Amino acid sequence: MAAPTSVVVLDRGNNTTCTVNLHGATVVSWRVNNQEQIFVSKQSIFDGRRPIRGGIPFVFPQYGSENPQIPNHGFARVSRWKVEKPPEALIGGDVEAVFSLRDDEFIRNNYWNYTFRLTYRLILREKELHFIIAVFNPSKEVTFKFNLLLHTYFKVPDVRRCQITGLHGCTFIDKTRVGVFQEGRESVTINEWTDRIYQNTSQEHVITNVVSGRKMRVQKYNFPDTVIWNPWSDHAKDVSDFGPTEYPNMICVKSGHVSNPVVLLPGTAFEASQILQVM
Ligand SMILES: O=P(O)(O)OC[C@H]1O[C@@H](O)[C@H](O)[C@@H](O)[C@@H]1O
Repeated sequence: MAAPTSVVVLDRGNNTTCTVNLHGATVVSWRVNNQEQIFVSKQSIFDGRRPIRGGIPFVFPQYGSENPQIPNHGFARVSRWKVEKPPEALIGGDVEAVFSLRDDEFIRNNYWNYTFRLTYRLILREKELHFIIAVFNPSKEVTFKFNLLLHTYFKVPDVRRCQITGLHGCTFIDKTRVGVFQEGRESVTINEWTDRIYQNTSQEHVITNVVSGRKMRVQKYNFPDTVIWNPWSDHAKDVSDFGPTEYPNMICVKSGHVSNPVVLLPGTAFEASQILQVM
């Protein structure tokens, strides 16, 4: 029997909270003045085994399924993380919590035979959520490679009304058509099944018409790629734990390091971060 899932809540007051499920250290809720910003499918199954459908799954060490020994989108989103530092108020009222994942015998024997340390620091501010990630390779001899991505599902009233900036001129790998193309639009809208890895994107994206008609700013550091995904009606049925009519209410805009792997030499660390801000 898999361990039941449990959550950690960062509470900044004023109905501003962030809830993290230790299964995958998945952010499953981010409320700003009681307004939920994150989509989680009504059909998501919280059994401590399957990935959570929605929220912000932590994709590591692979994006997709290139290595069949590792689960699709990696094992981090289906591993139980540790609370390294429980939620604590910082000077000024922001709240910080730190989560961690290390290799263990199960991970080394079944998925990935490397020694690693992952830390995931979250800071909840008035209208912002900060994500600070570090991957450390403690080995003295062995180099490893990985992909990392924050698979963010934003909650939106109608995905067709959202526009995404910061992609103009970027090349993208289109998984729906197979090929590499270049984005000609100043702002991108979605009106069909979309599954694209945009490369070398701007450090900042703005998504319009998220909840309450507001804008969401995404700032990212050391995440060269941005993946845009919505399965639409035609592919919703191929996605496990996802309702057939839920696709208009979510948009995935994901910061990641996926089109090229990170190569981490012994004794070194990789750091990346993301800031989400309700504008
Ligand atoms: O069902 P999963 O493993 O969570 O994956 C969902 C989707 O994740 C996206 O990142 C991929 O681009 C899609 O191709 C995939 O369908």
